[in-house]
Amino acid sequence: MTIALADPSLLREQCYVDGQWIGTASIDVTDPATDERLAGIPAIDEAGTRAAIEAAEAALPEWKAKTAGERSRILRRWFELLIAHQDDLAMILTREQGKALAEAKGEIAYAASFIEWFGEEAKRIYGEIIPSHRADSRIVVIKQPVGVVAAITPWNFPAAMITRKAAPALAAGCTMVLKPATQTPLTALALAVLAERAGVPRGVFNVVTGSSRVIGAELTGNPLVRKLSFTGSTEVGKTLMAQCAPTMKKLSMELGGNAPFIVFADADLDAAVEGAIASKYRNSGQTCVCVNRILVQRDVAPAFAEKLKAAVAKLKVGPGTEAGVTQGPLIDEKAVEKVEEHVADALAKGGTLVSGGHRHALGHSFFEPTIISGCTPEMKLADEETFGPLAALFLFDTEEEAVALANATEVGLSGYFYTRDLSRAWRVGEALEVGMVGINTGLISTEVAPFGGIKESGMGREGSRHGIEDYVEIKYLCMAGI
Ligand SMILES: NC(=O)c1ccc[n+]([C@@H]2O[C@H](COP(=O)([O-])OP(=O)(O)OC[C@H]3O[C@@H](n4cnc5c(N)ncnc54)[C@H](O)[C@@H]3O)[C@@H](O)[C@H]2O)c1
Ligand SMILES: O=C[C@H](O)CS(=O)(=O)O
Repeated sequence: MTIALADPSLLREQCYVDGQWIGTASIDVTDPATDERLAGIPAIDEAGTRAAIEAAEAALPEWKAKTAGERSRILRRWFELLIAHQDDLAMILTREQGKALAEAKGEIAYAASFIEWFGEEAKRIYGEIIPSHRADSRIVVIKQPVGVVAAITPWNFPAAMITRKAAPALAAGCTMVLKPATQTPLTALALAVLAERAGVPRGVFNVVTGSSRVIGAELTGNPLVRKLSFTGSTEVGKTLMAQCAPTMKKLSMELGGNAPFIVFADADLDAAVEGAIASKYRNSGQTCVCVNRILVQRDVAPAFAEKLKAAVAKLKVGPGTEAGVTQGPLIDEKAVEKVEEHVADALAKGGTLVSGGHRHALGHSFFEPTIISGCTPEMKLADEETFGPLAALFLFDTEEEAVALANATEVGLSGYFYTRDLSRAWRVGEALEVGMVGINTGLISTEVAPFGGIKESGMGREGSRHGIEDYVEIKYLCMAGI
């Protein structure tokens, strides 16, 4: 094992199924900053995935029969264990995903917050009594757990994307089979270690690793699975949605984004630059809600670009474990090639390189924090999620033009804008075709608010009091003859 931990038992190289650690490592997990092999994970097959689903099904009756208080107390213990092991979990996360250690520690706290939140929400899954349509009847509405939930999660937030699903699912009385991203399974397995220690019963939370297609086919095709909760690209989301149709599974889809960031002439430019940096370069730009297009009103564009360039120059690129580093490596070579493709395309179509633009001298999958001005809707970066440290500057003249530019995309996850005009804040906030809007801020993610998108950014909400609704079914009881 090549990751130094205070509690080495958190580093697992096996799947967690029905309370047992199973399988033999056959797939390498590597550090994107060094390409060093960190550990190995099993490649579970169709039969192994089916066994995990059947274990979740077998565990369901006892788990959903627990009181809300009993489930709440187990989730609280899981939360407390994540906090107690925050440093080790962050180290595992940084080594397998690459993000700066400070960001990883923040992600562990963010991941833990969903467990704390839904441990509390477990006790507030209320039904209702509706005034009846008949004198001799009574109408009661109750909410019951959906059942066995399959979860498939991405590599960019290896802890939070998991607990944002597992916490509401378990709180509602569901059981889960999780397939984490192949690039970042070690964090998921460490979360399973702590779930076991918290008293989550065998079969309630299962983690399987291996071929996405093999595991995905079983998770989406097996009728015992009543819901799929997916976070990842829109492309894969569409595939999985189609695979779930034959068994009519309930779906939660947290998909791709292409966030606009609008800077109006009346904005506080220093605050706007701070917000742009926080949103654009978090996790080296590998975040679903990060800025993808920066739209600046013409009068303030030169000043904004200069301020942004100065702020970008202060970013420090390096291995996430190195003190002071703010920009870790991208996840892999394919991610670097995507950024290179967007840079080359933008420059070929008239863009101007303001900062960066090249692979970093550190090699591996490091890339220079980049700014390109003079961007236009004809460029690939206008239509596609770059998912890297590339800030694309566009010009606009009127509010109407800015909103039209912002909404010219099939996705609609998040959007941001800076203005001091209260009326404009309402107009633009209501006009943006997204699920989440940051007004005078570049950071919007919190467990207390509903996270999710519209259009091709998916369906459902995670976090907030809304997040648990995706894991319950509503049942109407009509009691007659009274
Ligand atoms: N909306 C959100 O909350 C949110 C959060 C994080 C990331 N994302 C999006 O995720 C993408 C980046 O993550 P990614 O590269 O891991 O996405 P991805 O879609 O390539 O993979 C996501 C997960 O799906 C699995 N997968 C891939 N193909 C599959 C298949 N055919 N069958 C079953 N599983 C399959 C992967 O192994 C991984 O676990 C970006 O588009 C980003 O915007 C969205
Ligand atoms: O990548 C998108 C995740 O949802 C990250 S966060 O929730 O914005 O931290």
